[in-house]
Amino acid sequence: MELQVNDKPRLRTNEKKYDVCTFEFKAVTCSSGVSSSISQKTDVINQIVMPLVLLMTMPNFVIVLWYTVIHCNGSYLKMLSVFTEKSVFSGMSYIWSMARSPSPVIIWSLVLYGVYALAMMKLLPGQIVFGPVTPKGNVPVYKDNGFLFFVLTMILFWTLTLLLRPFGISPSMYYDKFDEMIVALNVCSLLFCFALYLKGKLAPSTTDSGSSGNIIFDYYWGMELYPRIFGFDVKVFIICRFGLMIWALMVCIYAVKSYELHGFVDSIFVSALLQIVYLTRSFWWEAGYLATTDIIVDRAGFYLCWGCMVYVPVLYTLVTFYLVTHPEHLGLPVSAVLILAGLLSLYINYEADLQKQKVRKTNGECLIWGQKPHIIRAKYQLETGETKENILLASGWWAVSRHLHYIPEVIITLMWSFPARFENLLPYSHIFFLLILLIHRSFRDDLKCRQKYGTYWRQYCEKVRYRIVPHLF
Ligand SMILES: NC(=O)C1=CN([C@@H]2O[C@H](COP(=O)(O)OP(=O)(O)OC[C@H]3O[C@@H](n4cnc5c(N)ncnc54)[C@H](OP(=O)(O)O)[C@@H]3O)[C@@H](O)[C@H]2O)C=CC1
Ligand SMILES: CC(C)CCC[C@@H](C)[C@H]1CC[C@H]2C3=CC=C4C[C@@H](O)CC[C@]4(C)[C@H]3CC[C@]12C
Repeated sequence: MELQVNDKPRLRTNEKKYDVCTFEFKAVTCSSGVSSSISQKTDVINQIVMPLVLLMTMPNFVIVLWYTVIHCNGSYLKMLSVFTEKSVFSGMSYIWSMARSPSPVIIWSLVLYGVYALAMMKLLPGQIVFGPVTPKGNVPVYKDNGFLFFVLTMILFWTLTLLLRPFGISPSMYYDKFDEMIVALNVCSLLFCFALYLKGKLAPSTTDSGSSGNIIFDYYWGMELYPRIFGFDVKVFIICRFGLMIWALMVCIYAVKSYELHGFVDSIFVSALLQIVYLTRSFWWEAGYLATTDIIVDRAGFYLCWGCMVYVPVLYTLVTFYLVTHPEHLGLPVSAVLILAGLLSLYINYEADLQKQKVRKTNGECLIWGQKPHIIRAKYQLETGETKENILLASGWWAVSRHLHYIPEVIITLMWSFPARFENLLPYSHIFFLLILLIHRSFRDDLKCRQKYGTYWRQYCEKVRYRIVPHLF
């Protein structure tokens, strides 16, 4: 998707400091007072300690995951012995020494993939869609061609795989060289985040940018909400065209590798199938994704960019990577239950996303589960002082809990992880981190909405009392 914004920066970003807790919107009817009640201590933890911890640990964590699968047979206990026998520091340098530097084939593959994905963003046809108005009053414009890109890339992948097979060339080499890929992606993404930091400081693309006044947080969180480089929207490229597409391709690559080693195995088939269906839905819904937290709140920094260039390709594909060396025979009944439960969860998650979209698109003039929906017309203010209105839906899934759709998200992830059975904890790493991410996200989103909509949000919370799990949380 291509982004254009209807404004040009009036200020150099380093002249403008923003408060990282306010999300830059104002409620019209009341001020929640939340940001003022957040103690300085919490600010230091959120803006310095946590970013530093994540910056230092996460790039190491992904190589530890690779090492655990390849050298410890998927056992965290065995991997931990490296650290108990040596110190943490020498254990870590030992693990890094086991990973190879990227070979030319890996570097060229990544470069060519990047060029291809960028070219397709411009060349593939797509409808023009508008993103939500930003706190500075800009309206992002996108070209909705993500689904076409996904289908085209999948067709190209399988065609090349079949055509090159007689010549002994197989995509499974990317499984064998995954350590090289992790090293290359880590280095590229850390440098890229630095380039984004400099760009945000020196040449921001839009007025939705600025510094928090803290260099660590600026690198971690990013400076710009909608950076563009040579006309390309960085966030859409990194999240959707890189992170999600590499996730899909890696899952297919692992399935090919497993087929070469063991022939057809139902466990990897079930896991891969559910992930590919999930990703097909994600690309289909790409225009809807543009109204979510990642796009409207989160800036382009380490969190999103390293996250989608490294964390997603490694952690989100981990269970399939593990299944290559741990084939399991599930049998038809278990496979069918996992697939059906996964598809049902995906449908509920999708329906919840659609309900929210539909009610806003029709200005409340629609039916939700066959009935006229309960809606709250919530007013809020842009930084420019202009007053706007959004509909908060309090019917359908949005009446059950405020983030009910996170439950099916977790269930489908469980359904594609269960094929690994229970010999090791490692295949459940993704679900563990997803739970933390979603719980943290539910608090973050509630805070954002409370600050944006004030009493209107409180009205919604009174009607829909539970955050995620009805009667529990
Ligand atoms: N696999 C993964 O790693 C993850 C997947 N996801 C998935 O991505 C999708 C998007 O999730 P996410 O961005 O977290 O959140 P939501 O789709 O819940 O979007 C949050 C925004 O929706 C608006 N909103 C909130 N409540 C209502 C309501 N009652 N009626 C109307 N609008 C409302 C608010 O934005 P506004 O300012 O417009 O009012 C809020 O900020 C989900 O399907 C989720 O499961 C999410 C996180 C991680
Ligand atoms: C630095 C890390 C500790 C954390 C990085 C987190 C990000 C990589 C992820 C945060 C939110 C994630 C996503 C949100 C919603 C999505 C829609 C869904 O349809 C597909 C997946 C995804 C794009 C997902 C991808 C990873 C995150 C951006």
